[in-house]
Amino acid sequence: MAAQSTLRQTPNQRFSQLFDTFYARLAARLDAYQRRAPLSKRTTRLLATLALSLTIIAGSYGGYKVYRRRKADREIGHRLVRKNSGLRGKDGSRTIFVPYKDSTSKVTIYPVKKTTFDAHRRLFLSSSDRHGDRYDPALGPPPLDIKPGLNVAFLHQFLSLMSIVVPRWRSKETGLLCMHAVFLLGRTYLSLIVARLDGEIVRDLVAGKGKAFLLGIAKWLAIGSVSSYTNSMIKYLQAKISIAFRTRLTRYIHDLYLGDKLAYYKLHNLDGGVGQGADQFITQDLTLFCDSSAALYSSIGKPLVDLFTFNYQLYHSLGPLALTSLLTSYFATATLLRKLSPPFGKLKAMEGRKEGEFRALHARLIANAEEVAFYNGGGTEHILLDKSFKELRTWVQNIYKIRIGYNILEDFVLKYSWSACGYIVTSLPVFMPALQDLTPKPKSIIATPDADHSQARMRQFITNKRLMLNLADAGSRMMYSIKDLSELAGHTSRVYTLISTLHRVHANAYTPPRWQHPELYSLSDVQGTLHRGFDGVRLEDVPVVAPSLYPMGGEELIAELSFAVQPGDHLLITGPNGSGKSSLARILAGLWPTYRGLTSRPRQQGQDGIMFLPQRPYLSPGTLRDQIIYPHTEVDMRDSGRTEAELQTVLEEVRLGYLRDREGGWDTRKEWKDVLSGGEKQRVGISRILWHEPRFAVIDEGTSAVSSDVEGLLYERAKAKGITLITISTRASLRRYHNFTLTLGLGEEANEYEFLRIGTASEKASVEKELAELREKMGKVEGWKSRKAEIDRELGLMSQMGAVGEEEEGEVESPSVEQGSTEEVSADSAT
Ligand SMILES: Nc1ncnc2c1ncn2[C@@H]1O[C@H](COP(=O)(O)OP(=O)(O)OP(=O)(O)O)[C@@H](O)[C@H]1O
Repeated sequence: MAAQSTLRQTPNQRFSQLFDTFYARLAARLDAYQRRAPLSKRTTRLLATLALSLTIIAGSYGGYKVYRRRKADREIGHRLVRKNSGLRGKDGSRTIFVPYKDSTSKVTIYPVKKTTFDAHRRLFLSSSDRHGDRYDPALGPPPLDIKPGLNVAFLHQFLSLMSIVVPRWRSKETGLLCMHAVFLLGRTYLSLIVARLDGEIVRDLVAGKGKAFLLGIAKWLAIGSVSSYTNSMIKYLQAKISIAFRTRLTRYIHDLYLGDKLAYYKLHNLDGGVGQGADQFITQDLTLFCDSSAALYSSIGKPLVDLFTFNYQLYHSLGPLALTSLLTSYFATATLLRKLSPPFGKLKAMEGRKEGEFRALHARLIANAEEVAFYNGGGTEHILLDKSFKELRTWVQNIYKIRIGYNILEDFVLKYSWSACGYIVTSLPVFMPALQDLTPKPKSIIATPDADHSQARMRQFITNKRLMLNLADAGSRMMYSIKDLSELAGHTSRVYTLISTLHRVHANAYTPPRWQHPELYSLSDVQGTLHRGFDGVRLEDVPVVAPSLYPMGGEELIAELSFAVQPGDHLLITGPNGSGKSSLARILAGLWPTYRGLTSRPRQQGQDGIMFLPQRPYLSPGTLRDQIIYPHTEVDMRDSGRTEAELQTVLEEVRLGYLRDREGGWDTRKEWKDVLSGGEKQRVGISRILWHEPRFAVIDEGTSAVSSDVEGLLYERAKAKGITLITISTRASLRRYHNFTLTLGLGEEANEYEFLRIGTASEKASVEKELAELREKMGKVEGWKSRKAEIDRELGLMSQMGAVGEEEEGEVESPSVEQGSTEEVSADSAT
């Protein structure tokens, strides 16, 4: 058995057992040695010097090693920052270097585990058939449309967010919160000492005890310095907690938002649960939530501790009756304030939304500045922005107006009525001696002789007064924090909504409401399958549907589409504008759902898989190298062992060989979307395909701005690399590079399609049919021309008749016309 249990031990346990045994043996040996031959003073000194020297040497060596490591880190950091790159750990972590002062700071980011997201779903995903204000916590998470306020839903939302920011007891955040608590308790303790010292100083002053008075002042200053340190530490730790919370939440949200479930696309285009502005949620709302939840800990925690401590102290000096009356008055006023408090949570949440809308308009203008400038559309944008700002301003002003009345009441109750109550309670034993028996006499008063009696009473009064002021202060801070709490409810609701919506997108949790049919082609009516892992591209009876935001149903463009592309079958997808060509690409890429039927495509995206080149060229922020290897990063490039010489070859293949020298090297960073011309941007797009060498490439109008000779070269180059092309274009000239055509938008209602092999009899027949239709139309041209001439003639006659009629009318109104024309002339001459 024993042998078995040793076998089951972990290496750690075995090591510690071994260590214990050797340590015990060494200690016994030393003990015996010392007893046998006690060490002389000289030997002891020698041994101590040796130990010290060894410690110094080991310490210096350790320090040197740390210095070397830091230096190496700095050098790597500089190099990687220049290349816009990082390091990847074996455990999936990423190490990035951020410029900091003149050096760099190393940050290691560990991805959130998938199981964490699964576990959190039960906290964030509510069933969709519960709406409105009523919320039963037994039924799970609250619905997203519940009004923010101080209720059970808020408690659930707040605790759910807390489980993200403080994931375990041993996390860094727990340490910070504990330290913060220690300093808060320390501050309360210091307040108690200050209250007592205050009484003593006044007592000594009145009694004329100079020495004791000076000693009191010295103590006061000493405590003051400790208090100042405590106060600044509380503020510092609060800021640290806020930043720690923000880091956790931001990383968590980024992992959900930017993962392979394409939440960054689906959130705005399909779900719509957070409107248009996830950016506002992630930046401002998150910061406000973290700031106010970190402040809440001190704004509620500290007054709470104060309330208990000061109440306890007052109980000892004033007795139960006085304390009960004090507390009753506090409780009554607190209830009154709570009842009269406006819904700050809801108001704050709405303010956040309006801020987001205003910010989104500005962001949109920046993104489309060139287009707006070409149209000279500043005026219209101005009106839109002014309108949005006015809405925001009106809302904020309303909040301030609502606050005035509440602030007056709050100020009066908390600052003045509570202190008055305190004075009355302390004076009761003085003015109503009958009550004196109910209040215990402090020991200091009982023990002192008659001469010192009044001094002791004064000291007691001053101490009590300070305690009471502190108590009122703690109570008022408690009440103020109820308002903070309501505002926190608003921020919490915003952040919770974002994370819930992200979880909904992530888990594709669009269950139809119970007892109801989902709307046709809504997100809860997805019955098709997207199969990843097929060596080709295939659609079987898939409807092409332009989706609407959840829970509405989408619009059907093509009822059922079926075709298949095998490797080497280059396909050209054509059709009129708006017929659904790009929509098809979106379905293939998995951006839009396969509502019915089966969509099959390769598993991987990129190398040996499928790659999509969107209609609008996208250039990422980063170096020139990053533009070509996108969506890979420099780390991926290094990992795959590819070189910059290959990069140059690819650029030459797309006729951009000059780019590296023109822009100043691969590490140059610029706003590439402004630097490159339209054709250059599209060629950079093609260079990405040539770099990644996927098996299938879907190119949506990817060469529309490229001259046709270069276009041909690009196509031939891609085909030579073994890439099967699926081109979406209206350019007939591209047919020669493809084997198949898929024409959409045919038929009376533009919802039919035709899939043909180029060069076959049926394809020729189809082209000839098109030609015949064109010829027929051309034959009618002469007839249309003569009809047009006839209509022109008739219109001419009608306008002549109209002019005669106007002249007649003009004669009657001639004075005003004359006046108008003189004004125009004078205005013209003035300009
Ligand atoms: N995100 C979207 N949400 C809803 N409807 C959309 C969305 N994008 C496009 N549509 C609609 O789907 C229809 C097809 O659009 P699609 O972009 O597929 O056309 P297309 O054939 O590629 O046209 P073009 O030749 O102009 O690029 C259009 O009527 C368009 O209004």
